[in-house]
Amino acid sequence: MTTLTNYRQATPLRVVTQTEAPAAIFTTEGLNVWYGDTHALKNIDLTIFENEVTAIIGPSGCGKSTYLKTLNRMVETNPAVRISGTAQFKDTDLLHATVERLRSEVGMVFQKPNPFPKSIYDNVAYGPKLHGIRKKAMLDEIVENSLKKAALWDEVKDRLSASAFGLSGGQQQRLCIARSLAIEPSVLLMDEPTSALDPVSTNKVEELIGELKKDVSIVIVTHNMQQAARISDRTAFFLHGEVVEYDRTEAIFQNPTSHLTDDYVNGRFG
Ligand SMILES: Nc1ncnc2c1ncn2[C@@H]1O[C@H](COP(=O)(O)OP(=O)(O)OP(=O)(O)O)[C@@H](O)[C@H]1O
Repeated sequence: MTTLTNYRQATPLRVVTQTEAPAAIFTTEGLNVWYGDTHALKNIDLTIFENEVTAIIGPSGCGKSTYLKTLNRMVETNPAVRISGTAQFKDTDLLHATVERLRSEVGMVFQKPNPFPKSIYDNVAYGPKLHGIRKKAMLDEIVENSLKKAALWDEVKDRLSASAFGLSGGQQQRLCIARSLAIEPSVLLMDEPTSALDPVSTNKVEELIGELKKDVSIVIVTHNMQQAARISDRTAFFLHGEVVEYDRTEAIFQNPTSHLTDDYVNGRFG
């Protein structure tokens, strides 16, 4: 039987060469995360590149969300969590940076849309206000631009003061994306952002991701293989807390090095 361990001994990870690689936005080296006795991430060496969409795929429990939550330091809000190794965000030591600075550059969108119990306008203005922007004209402009970038403006421009809870699930998710964009992040971390949405809303969010990557680097966790293949530039396949393979998305889906990747992307397990 081929296990992850003996596969890795036999086959080195494909390495992204310097010439083809754009600038790094996140670099993790020997990153380990434990929840108490559960070793959730094992020696993760991964470089995430700027202005690309990076998909994280793998079966349930393999550590995808933990990886994402480590990148924005949410994971350590759990007192049982222990972390070792290094993580860089641009040229900053991510694990020791101030959380406020990090969060002002790294937005997060969750699986279930989670608008605040406020108006559509106030949801988007929330972050900029927190960062000290008070002038109404400036906030108006940020709200409009963010909603336009999130492809929601036309649907809500006439009801900005209405409750965000009156929007459909797909609209609420685009509102949450607009809320993240309002702080002009350089990265958007998305944890299964379309898993609660219908196909039409999913399509809108996917198109949006393609548009956004001009300005923002995106890391997306997804269980949907077609989605990863459609929207990402690179894909990392996680299994049992390890990275089995990381490469350009076409290679992962059409010519994977590991038969474990091949089996997973072709639905033979997971
Ligand atoms: N708060 C927690 N306390 C204890 N163990 C946790 C906690 N969160 C995650 N784990 C464990 O860490 C491992 C990785 O979980 P994680 O949620 O990162 O996986 P995942 O790949 O995102 O899964 P899914 O696809 O089901 O969301 C699993 O074994 C999980 O049970």
